[in-house]
Amino acid sequence: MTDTTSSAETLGFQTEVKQLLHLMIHSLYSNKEIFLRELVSNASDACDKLRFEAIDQPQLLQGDAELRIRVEYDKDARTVTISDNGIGLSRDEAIANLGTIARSGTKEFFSQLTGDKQKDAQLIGQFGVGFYSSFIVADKVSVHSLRAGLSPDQGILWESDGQGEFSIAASEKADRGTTVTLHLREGEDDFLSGWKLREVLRRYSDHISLPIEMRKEEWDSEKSEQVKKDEWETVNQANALWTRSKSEIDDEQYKEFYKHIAHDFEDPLAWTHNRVEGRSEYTQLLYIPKRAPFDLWDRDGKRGVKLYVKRVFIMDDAEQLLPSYLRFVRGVIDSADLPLNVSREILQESRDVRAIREGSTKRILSLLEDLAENRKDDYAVFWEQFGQVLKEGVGEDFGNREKLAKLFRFASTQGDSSAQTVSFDDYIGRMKEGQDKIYYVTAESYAAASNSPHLEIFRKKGIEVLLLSDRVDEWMLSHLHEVEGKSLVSIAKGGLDLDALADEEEKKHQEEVSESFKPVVERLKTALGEKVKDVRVTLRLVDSPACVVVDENELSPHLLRMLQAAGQKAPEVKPILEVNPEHPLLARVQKASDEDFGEWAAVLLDQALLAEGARLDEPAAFVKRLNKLLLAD
Ligand SMILES: Nc1ncnc2c1ncn2[C@@H]1O[C@H](COP(=O)(O)OP(=O)(O)OP(=O)(O)O)[C@@H](O)[C@H]1O
Repeated sequence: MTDTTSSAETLGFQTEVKQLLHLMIHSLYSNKEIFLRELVSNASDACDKLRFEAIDQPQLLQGDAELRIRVEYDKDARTVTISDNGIGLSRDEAIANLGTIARSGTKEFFSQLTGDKQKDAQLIGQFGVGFYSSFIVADKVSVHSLRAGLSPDQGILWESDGQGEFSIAASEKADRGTTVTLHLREGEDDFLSGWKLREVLRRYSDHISLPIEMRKEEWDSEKSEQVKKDEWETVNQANALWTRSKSEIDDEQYKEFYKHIAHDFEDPLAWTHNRVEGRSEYTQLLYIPKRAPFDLWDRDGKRGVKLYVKRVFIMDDAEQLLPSYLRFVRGVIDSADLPLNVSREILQESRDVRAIREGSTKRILSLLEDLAENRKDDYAVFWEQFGQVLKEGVGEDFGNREKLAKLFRFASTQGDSSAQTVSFDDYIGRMKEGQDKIYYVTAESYAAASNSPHLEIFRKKGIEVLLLSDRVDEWMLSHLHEVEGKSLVSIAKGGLDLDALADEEEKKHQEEVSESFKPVVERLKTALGEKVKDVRVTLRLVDSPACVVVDENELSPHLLRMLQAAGQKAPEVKPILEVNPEHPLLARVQKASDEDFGEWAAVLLDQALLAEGARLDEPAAFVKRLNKLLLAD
């Protein structure tokens, strides 16, 4: 025997682990049986990893190629044990994996906790509970493990009471793999029953493709109790769920499988399961989650689906199998064509992978179309969580642009809330007679967009305008110029051509006003000089005296500010000042003395910039001028 004490070491958990443990024990208590799902899930992952490593190093299997998971209980010792003959853990791996959380999004996760048990339980579930869930039912956990390829004396024993520290020691182990022993807390004796454990395993882990074995039990009428035999029996179906035909799988099984692969706590929103045959042969089981993960916007975050080749697990997060704008999709793709030793590099160039990516994208888009059409409430949930990611698609996936555009939803002047519910089809269906364009305005927030002075004439005429305020909108608009033959037009750019919507009388009136206002426009131009590109009369305003616009081909002020905030060099764009000749303030300006006119011009420009959302270069000068004019009679 190895001297276990000589290398025993006590180490502290990372602060986040301590926090997580504390939270989990207190928030997830009502859902305690999930520990079994988590430990079986880990055991199954460990077997998958071994099978994958053994493709190149068959000696790792050491004559024991029948991978399996075993669950046992011991009434006298009050323990439940989950063991596998998978990849195992070396000493370093145990310290790193069972003492820290090295996952992206950890910081965001902890910052979102509220102290409200129910809300936190949901957040923890989303974050992933994993191995640490053992401590919900156990006050001591031992992990005895031997990494595949190492000799028995390199086995390790990890132990902890979940309070803040764990110990790690050398401990001989004859066979490769991991045995997790839970010393149950008082009051958890429910789990010391073959019936109970089988029931939980069937409910949560039936889809696991490896056999989960338990000792056979028989009724002993003399003792009047169930008695365990030496023989093992398999308690789950033990075939990969996605290989079964759809008719053999019920919704609960689909949902449990999702929780297993996505490490999610909640049910998925929707899924699609297909076997594709033909030039390229593969099976796909893809899910849309209900909630965005913490790392959706994190560049290093997990993405993509699990890749299997002929049922052998190859890799997690195979990001090449789906475009990046579908990175929220979770699931499994099992290819019949790819070689077992496929690497990420090969995936990038493979024609088969391209076919899989196109096919899977098509499936997900159809699934979303179906949701949008037939399960509107679910689609609203989806859109709220993932709409911004989907919008990236118009730049990334040219071929599916029209399909994607149909799935988009926006806020608009038609409603009075920031909820994004209007589709392009809805908009087009409500277009006025003679209207051939889709109008929109972009701004930093919904409030800013819905208060834009540019909207005035549209409101007056009852023309709907889409109100765009997601960060990704400017990027989307730079790739999407028309939908169903109708061009997308910013109401804050260029000279608005509303002619088609004005009647003869209005047009005549407009021309007359513009003509008579020419001298004022010229004076404003001279007064403002280099600060503006141009000054002109506009008919787009109703209640505001002035607004600023940019030329059609120039970057919008909102986009410019975003670029600047991101530290990028943005070109200088001078605004065009448009004034409303019908506004009483302009009548005042018209009458101003030469001395005051310059001040009026500057105030008009500055307030138009403010209304548009800009920051003034000299805010104090603006206030000073305004006060001066307010006091003048
Ligand atoms: N039975 C096992 N055999 C080998 N390694 C294991 C086993 N159980 C856990 N591990 C290792 O410990 C790590 C941490 O497990 P844990 O369950 O906490 O998180 P996870 O499975 O990575 O993710 P999640 O929290 O989303 O479930 C695993 O990633 C794995 O490397």
